[in-house]
Amino acid sequence: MILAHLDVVPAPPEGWDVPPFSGEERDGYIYGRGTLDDKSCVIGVLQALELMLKRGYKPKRSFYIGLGHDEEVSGHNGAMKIVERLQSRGVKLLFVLDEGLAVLDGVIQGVKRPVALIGTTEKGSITLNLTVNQPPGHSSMPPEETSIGILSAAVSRLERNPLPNMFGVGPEASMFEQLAGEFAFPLNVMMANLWLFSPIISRVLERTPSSNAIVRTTTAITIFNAGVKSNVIPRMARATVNFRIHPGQTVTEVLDIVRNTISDERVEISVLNSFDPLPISPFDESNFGYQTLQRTIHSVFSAAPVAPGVCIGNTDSRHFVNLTDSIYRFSPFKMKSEDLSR
Ligand SMILES: CCCCCCCC/C=C\CCCCCCCC(=O)NCC(=O)O
Repeated sequence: MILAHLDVVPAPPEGWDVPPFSGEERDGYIYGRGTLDDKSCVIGVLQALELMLKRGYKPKRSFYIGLGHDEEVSGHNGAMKIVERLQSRGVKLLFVLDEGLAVLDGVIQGVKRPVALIGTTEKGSITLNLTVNQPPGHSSMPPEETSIGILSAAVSRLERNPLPNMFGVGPEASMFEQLAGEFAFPLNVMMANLWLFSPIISRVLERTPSSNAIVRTTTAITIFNAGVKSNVIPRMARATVNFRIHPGQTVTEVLDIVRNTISDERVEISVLNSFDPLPISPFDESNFGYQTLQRTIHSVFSAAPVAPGVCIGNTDSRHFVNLTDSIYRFSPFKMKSEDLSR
């Protein structure tokens, strides 16, 4: 089964080089909200189908295409409904392919050639609301601590105390072992001997946001709200924090660490949504899905070695775990380091 999704995250008008929904082409790139995530996959699938139909292609086995419309808000009415329908028909899938990792060109420090990473698992996630309620008042007679001050201190503690570096505990180590030959000396020797060098490598990886995301559960403060008037001390301050959970940890473990880090009973912690990291899909030589994908990637991006990786973002494919044990996350395009912030 091949998945992609049509929806995009909101596009506030400011900060764009071109209008976000123009789909304008400039210097060989298409600009607009969702070009990478995930219109390119949608269009790729549809164009491939059109071409196959035109050529009268007869596939050897049947396959499904699933195009969701609400992946960015958890896929409740898209991917989850597709799964319900397939389950009601007793369908089992050989493998699922969804968006995810890509051909990384210059993204992994020390690797010169582009490398294709197939996401064989994806991180878990937990989103928390942190709320502080304190008596409101007039700004002319402020108390020692306000709801805003207490909440700011709590989120600051979370930022200053990241969750532990878990490099070596999860499947990301297999990626470096498989790519060891792509690094120059002495990194090639270090990557091939992680049993000895993982403490050093883990410290290097945590210096850059994209590689830090693969060695630990990340903490991102994404919404912060309080106050309506400059001379009024508000009763309530609220922040939303999203954690992406490393495959070596669980929702429960992360929640325990967060409670200990905040360590302030005035900060009420409520869970908005959560799920554990996804199971690791097989990537051995006998696995049909992984090998098919690897062969196809080789035929399109000939120079790119292929390795399994951890998908740091979440995808609709996570809803398919009861239909198959083989879920792969790969978007068929090249990604350079400057593209990561796009
Ligand atoms: C050693 C360095 C490894 C760096 C790995 C970083 C590679 C980044 C490549 C692709 C980004 C992954 C995006 C996955 C799709 C995310 C889809 C999405 O936005 N889903 C919603 C969500 O996660 O909130």
